[in-house]
Amino acid sequence: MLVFHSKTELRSHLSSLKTKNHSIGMVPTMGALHQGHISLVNKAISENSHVVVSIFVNPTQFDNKEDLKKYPKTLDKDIQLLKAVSGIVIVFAPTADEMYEGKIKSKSFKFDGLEKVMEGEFRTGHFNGVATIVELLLRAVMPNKAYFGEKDFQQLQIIKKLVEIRKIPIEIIGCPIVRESNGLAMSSRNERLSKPVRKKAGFIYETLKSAKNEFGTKSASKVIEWVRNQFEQHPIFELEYIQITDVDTLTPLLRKQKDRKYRAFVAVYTEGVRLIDNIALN
Ligand SMILES: Nc1ncnc2c1ncn2[C@@H]1O[C@H](COP(=O)(O)OP(=O)(O)OP(=O)(O)O)[C@@H](O)[C@H]1O
Ligand SMILES: CC(C)(CO)[C@@H](O)C(=O)[O-]
Ligand code: BAL
Repeated sequence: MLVFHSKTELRSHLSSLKTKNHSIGMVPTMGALHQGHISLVNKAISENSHVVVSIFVNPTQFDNKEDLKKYPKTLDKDIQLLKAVSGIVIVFAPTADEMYEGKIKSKSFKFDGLEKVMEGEFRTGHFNGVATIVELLLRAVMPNKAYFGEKDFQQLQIIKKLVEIRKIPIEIIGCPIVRESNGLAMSSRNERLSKPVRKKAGFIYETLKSAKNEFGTKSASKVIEWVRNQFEQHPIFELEYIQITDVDTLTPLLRKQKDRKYRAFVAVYTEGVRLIDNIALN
């Protein structure tokens, strides 16, 4: 499997593929790969002849230095996992200097308010960092399609907006959330949980599923109250936010409308680890 650390070398390899009319899929990641990432890679393989998986822990999207320091880095293991996938996978694992060319700093973006709520509100500067690196990664590879998980649903909506406002001709594909057997959304940060808490963390998805049931008959504010109450009864899981929003605008739902789609989002702290999850409500 080819592993590139340099943009120039990667670009030159890809340009020879592109002249032969091969289609390129891209899966941007921060590494510590798990089956959630592999589901994106498999989807990309099913739709393209070659797939570039980028592995880069982007410093500018972390507002919490401790979180960045503790972020798992397992490049050799990641490469082994990707070797087991059937399809042509190319790894791009640059350094921060290679990506940012010296100035490790985010640009400032506006995404019609999508960037202000939930993750944007609780992780200052996070989406400026994400948008900055995603634009650099997409422009380095210029794939036909790029694949992102719905676990980071707000990020997915922002990246769709990013390619629209920056006029980057790449199709952005959203992929469903892959879960552990107890329902916990797979995440690289799950590795930092103790075994017993990881087992109990199925509670987060169970609560979201019940919230979906409650949503059939209750108003958004009643469902939010109900979810808060569930978390109060399970104090090892500290709820940072619960929000019910329209899926397109990510604005809080005030009154249900028949033709609109809604989703519930949570961020939860447990054992000092921050987890996010979401569910379609209708
Ligand atoms: N459980 C999952 N199901 C589907 N997609 C996922 C899942 N976990 C991660 N992804 C997607 O994989 C891509 C890379 O994510 P990333 O490398 O940040 O992994 P992660 O597991 O989300 O890590 P963390 O949330 O701990 O930062 C993103 O598009 C993300 O949405
Ligand atoms: C999209 C991304 C790779 C940008 O660093 C990251 O936010 C992620 O892994 O979701
Ligand atoms: N998967 C989202 C990346 C982050 O938490 O920074």
